[in-house]
Amino acid sequence: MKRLQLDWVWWIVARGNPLKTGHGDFGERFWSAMAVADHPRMRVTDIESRLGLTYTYRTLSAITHIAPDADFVWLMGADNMVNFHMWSEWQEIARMMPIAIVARPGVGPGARNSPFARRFAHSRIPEAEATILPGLAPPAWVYLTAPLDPISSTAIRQMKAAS
Ligand SMILES: Nc1ncnc2c1ncn2[C@@H]1O[C@H](COP(=O)(O)OP(=O)(O)OP(=O)(O)O)[C@@H](O)[C@H]1O
Ligand SMILES: O=C(O)c1ccc[n+]([C@@H]2O[C@H](COP(=O)([O-])O)[C@@H](O)[C@H]2O)c1
Repeated sequence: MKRLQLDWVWWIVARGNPLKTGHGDFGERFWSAMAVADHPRMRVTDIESRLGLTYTYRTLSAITHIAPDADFVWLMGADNMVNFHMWSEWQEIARMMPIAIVARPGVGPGARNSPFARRFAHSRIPEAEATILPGLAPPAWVYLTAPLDPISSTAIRQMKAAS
């Protein structure tokens, strides 16, 4: 929110990642996200569950239809940059709204050489200019380095199961 000077952050709780199995209970994940996103300018949304959506392209199409004047940015961790080209209509997503990618442990050269990074190399902006990203016409993206956080959803679920 600070690095991109965003007014709001919406957390879209995934109905189920199309590339993964074993998503766990949606309601449990939703309330867990609510507990973490405890901030006056963060909203946790169950839009995928309510509209029966799974593919991000469809979800973002619905959201931009609901709020056509908003300058949306898609936020995701760098692990998703590596396999972004396996997502449904990934190039259309990149052409729908700017993308900000947050560094994640264990994701290095694979991300820089990913089909997404190569296909949209000309649309990348320097990290120092991140605040202009929301106002740019897509495709546009930035890679944000940040203190690396080793936690993952899988690790959290394992900790909960063990306690
Ligand atoms: N530690 C982290 N650092 C940066 N981004 C993260 C981190 N954990 C999750 N994300 C990002 O948050 C989004 C939602 O991730 P999700 O809730 O599926 O957790 P996950 O840790 O990626 O899952 P898994 O345990 O299956 O790897 C994704 O875009 C992911 O890249
Ligand atoms: O649309 C797709 O094809 C697609 C493929 C893989 C992942 N996604 C979405 O990307 C988001 C992050 O995925 P994950 O596994 O890191 O939770 C989540 O909203 C997923 O539904 C979307």
